[in-house]
Amino acid sequence: MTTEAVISVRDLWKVFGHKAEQVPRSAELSALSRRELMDRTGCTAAVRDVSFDVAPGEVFVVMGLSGSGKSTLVRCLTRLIEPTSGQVVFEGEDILGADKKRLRELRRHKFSMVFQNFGLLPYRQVLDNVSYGLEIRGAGRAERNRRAMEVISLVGLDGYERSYPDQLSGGMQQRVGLARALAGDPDVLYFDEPFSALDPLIRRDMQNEVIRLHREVGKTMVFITHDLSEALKLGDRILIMRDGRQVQCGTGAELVGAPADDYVRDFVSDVPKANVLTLRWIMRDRRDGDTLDGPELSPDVVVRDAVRPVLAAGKPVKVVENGTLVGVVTTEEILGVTA
Ligand SMILES: Nc1ncnc2c1ncn2[C@@H]1O[C@H](COP(=O)(O)OP(=O)(O)OP(=O)(O)O)[C@@H](O)[C@H]1O
Repeated sequence: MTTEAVISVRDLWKVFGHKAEQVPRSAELSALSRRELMDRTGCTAAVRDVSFDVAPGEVFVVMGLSGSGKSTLVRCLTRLIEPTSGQVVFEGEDILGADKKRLRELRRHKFSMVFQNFGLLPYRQVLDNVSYGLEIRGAGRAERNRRAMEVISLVGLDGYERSYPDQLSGGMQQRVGLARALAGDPDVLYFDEPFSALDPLIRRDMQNEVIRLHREVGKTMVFITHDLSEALKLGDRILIMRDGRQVQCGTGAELVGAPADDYVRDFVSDVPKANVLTLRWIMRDRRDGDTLDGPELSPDVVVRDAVRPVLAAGKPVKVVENGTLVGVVTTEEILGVTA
């Protein structure tokens, strides 16, 4: 996976404090809990030995409670924060070795960030906020206005290009933030809790907006949230962090179906399983006596969508992948998840 990953993170540490560099190097110090490390050295280990890959076009969510290290981790990926040790390989290039000039190029052309507080310039109209990055790159006015209008339209803000940020609602301001991030056609979009400050209904709209945009533009996205339902809704895969460490990285179904430990189990305990698990997770082996002349479904069908066909069949439903029978599902397995 490493060669084709867009982002490949290995053994990444970020320690704040005077003796920061010593911590990852010392087996003794790196094994301490955050609290113990703070007491012994005065250092905070915000990110501890994290490794993962992000695939092209993936929506990769980093989730954890406040203080778990999400923001620090994602800021290390663009070097807004300097990692203490480890590797961050972006499209095959170790960006921890990039000099200032290269870093500036990467930030202008390859990544964009969307922040919780929108980060808009208050004295610039929407059009000029969106085209700001293009202006810095040196694009001419006609070219940057053309591109800005294109992305303003993409995020549903047609007609607002001459408005100022304070004339717009929070949701609309965040759409401007999204348009600005898309304007430079980056390879990766980083979202740092972009919707946390929005009302629940607007927040839901914006989540749907991200899903729609992802479908339309297919960009790789790294999305931070502390909200599990947001993570499950948006993420192809989710990395769960706790006290700076990664606890589990997997699809929503993997987190719910096979939690790595009690912490994750507890975290996902309220998730409606039928909405997340697929038939792969609940199917059983075929048994002698199963009548297999009924309908068939793919193992990737979500249980919720299989309830009707399975109950209607009144006999075992075949679960078939690439022409091969991989299991069967009956009312019993369905009820085991939905009841
Ligand atoms: N500049 C800093 N100096 C010292 N400690 C820091 C610094 N930035 C973050 N920390 C500490 O690192 C830990 C992780 O913080 P971080 O902001 O990454 O967590 P988070 O999961 O993003 O939390 P939140 O959702 O509240 O932003 C926290 O204990 C925090 O206090």
